[in-house]
Amino acid sequence: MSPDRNRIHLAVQKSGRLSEESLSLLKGAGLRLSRGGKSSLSARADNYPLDLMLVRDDDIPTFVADGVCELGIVGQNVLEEYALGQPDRRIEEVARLGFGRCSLKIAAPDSLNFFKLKMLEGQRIATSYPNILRRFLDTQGISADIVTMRGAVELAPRLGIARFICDLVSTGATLDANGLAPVADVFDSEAVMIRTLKPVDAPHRAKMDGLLTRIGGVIATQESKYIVLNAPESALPAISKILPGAEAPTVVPLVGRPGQVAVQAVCQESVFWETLERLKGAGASAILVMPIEKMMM
Ligand SMILES: Nc1ncnc2c1ncn2[C@@H]1O[C@H](COP(=O)(O)OP(=O)(O)OP(=O)(O)O)[C@@H](O)[C@H]1O
Ligand SMILES: O=P(O)(O)OC[C@H]1O[C@H](OP(=O)(O)OP(=O)(O)O)[C@H](O)[C@@H]1O
Ligand SMILES: [Mg+2]
Repeated sequence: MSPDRNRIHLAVQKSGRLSEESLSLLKGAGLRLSRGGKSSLSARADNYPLDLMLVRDDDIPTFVADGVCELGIVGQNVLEEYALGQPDRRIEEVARLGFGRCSLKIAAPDSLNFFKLKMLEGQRIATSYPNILRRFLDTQGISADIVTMRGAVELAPRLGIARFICDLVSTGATLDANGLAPVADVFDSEAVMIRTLKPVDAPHRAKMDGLLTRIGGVIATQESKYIVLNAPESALPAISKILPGAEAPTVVPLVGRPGQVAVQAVCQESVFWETLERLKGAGASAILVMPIEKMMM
């Protein structure tokens, strides 16, 4: 079946670390998605001209570069690995999505007393990210043999394939379970929205922009909070400085309480308990922090 050119196409990971959060981001953007069945390789939004292609994450940059899918959700690690192997990159990163956070690290056996990077010289390192690792080693002036594996990289030292590995780490539990310890940070990653740089006609462009605006709104609301508080008018300069990421708060006089105002602001950064304590210290009272359901800037 050839793709419907009246609809836009978004490539997402079929099953894996990014799948669930990619779908919940799209649901948060108001899309109603229906999938043919668990084994189906596509899904359709019935309230937006969007089809999802459910694929392996490694294939997503190629699909987007070729314009088969106009958009894709993928880890920066996969995007960077692809881009380093393709000087003629036809993909643009358009938004960081705030999930799938992990870091590509070199790890050594626990039993080894590893104390300097030069110990990698002339060694074998197993990884699924040969291009990123090669660049890192080059910038460190280290020459080592890279052994490319498609998965289960943590097993390489035990199997005698390589002494060191370079793989994704988040909690470190997988390294631990395999008797390995991180020794160098190579690349930090999170999931990103990517867009094709192939020419797209105006109606398609409008559909893509509409979806990206909604997704931008979802990401902004995840961090943003609406704050309401009372304060003496004289405390406003100090309070404005403490409110995280708030532009131009609304200030309203309090009836029957001269010199007192109510302040309302959208804070576009995380609001921690420490923030509330500092606001209180600056003279604020009756501080309310509320989630924002939808936002369009
Ligand atoms: N432990 C982790 N914590 C958070 N994000 C991770 C973690 N491991 C990987 N990721 C991110 O999620 C992406 C997908 O990881 P996953 O392990 O599901 O990939 P995969 O096994 O290559 O799947 P596929 O079958 O699609 O090729 C990675 O490329 C990375 O960006
Ligand atoms: O530091 P941790 O929290 O232990 O996470 C790291 C592990 O997560 C990823 O694999 P995943 O579990 O997605 O499985 P996979 O190897 O089958 O892709 C990655 O390849 C590591 O093996
Ligand atoms: Mg993969």
